[in-house]
Amino acid sequence: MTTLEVRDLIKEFTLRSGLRRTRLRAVHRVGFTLVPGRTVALVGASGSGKSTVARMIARLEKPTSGTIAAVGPDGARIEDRHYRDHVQMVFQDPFASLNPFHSIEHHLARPLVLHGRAKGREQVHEQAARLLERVNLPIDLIGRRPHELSGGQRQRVAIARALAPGAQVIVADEPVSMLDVSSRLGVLNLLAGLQREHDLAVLYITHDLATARHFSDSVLVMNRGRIVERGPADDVILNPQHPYTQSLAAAAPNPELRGRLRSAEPEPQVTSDRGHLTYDHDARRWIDIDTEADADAVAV
Ligand SMILES: Nc1ncnc2c1ncn2[C@@H]1O[C@H](COP(=O)(O)OP(=O)(O)OP(=O)(O)O)[C@@H](O)[C@H]1O
Repeated sequence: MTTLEVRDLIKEFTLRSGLRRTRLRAVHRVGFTLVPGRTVALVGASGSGKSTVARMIARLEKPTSGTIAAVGPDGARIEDRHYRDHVQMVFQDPFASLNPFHSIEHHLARPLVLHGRAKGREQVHEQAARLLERVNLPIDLIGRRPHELSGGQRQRVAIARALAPGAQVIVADEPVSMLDVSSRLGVLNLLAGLQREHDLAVLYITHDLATARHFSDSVLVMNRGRIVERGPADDVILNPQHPYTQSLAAAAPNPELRGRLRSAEPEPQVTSDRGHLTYDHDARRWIDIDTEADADAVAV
């Protein structure tokens, strides 16, 4: 299984205003490791540098200095040309990340072929169908185009596409912030289920402390480009030590979380801000209290 090692990452942007040039340090000496079977949440307010870290991991931006390395089980660094076989992204906007002119099958076939996971029409079709199954989408969506799908369904296709190369490290940058409230928990539960099933290493980037706590093992808190606090999710979010984390928690829109912060006593189950859902910590899933159905079934 693959591990992702991020060391001493710095990113500076040059800002030009007329003849003046200034340097903005968006990321300052950030380091962490993603390991199989664990989800790390990267939280922080808008502008703290989270997406810049994600974009560097996705190789869409070059670090000013520092390293990002995918490391195989033998401890050897994975070669650059194979990096994307191992590390994949799920972006915030499922509308922008899928091409409106291509079918769902095309979106899945491309990475399958490019990364050598399937050959020939039949095998590609079969694997694409299997990917749809893995993200709980009906197979008959395979010939549809993105505009025929809901936002939640599109994000599931984006997750299937990230899994297509056989990636073991998934970076999800605000994967549900653009979705209807009703689809969010379903998509987060799907990611959590896939993470467990395939022992994935996941970086979950969000400004939402409640879901960071529920869907992650540990949390990194970022402010002005720096990691200011890190630790197990419950410790960091229920008992924040750094004033910045305390201010983020105090501003959390979820009254349950704010109440919990005051009492700082974790309970095995908590009611989410949607009222009728509850989080089962042992199963690591949201459940509808009235029907006891998995939130995946009620919130797709
Ligand atoms: N290409 C760029 N050129 C110049 N400045 C940039 C660029 N990309 C990001 N920045 C700046 O870097 C800082 C960090 O931005 P970043 O998007 O990483 O923050 P963020 O925490 O992801 O915020 P959000 O949650 O709003 O996406 C911000 O001040 C932003 O304006």
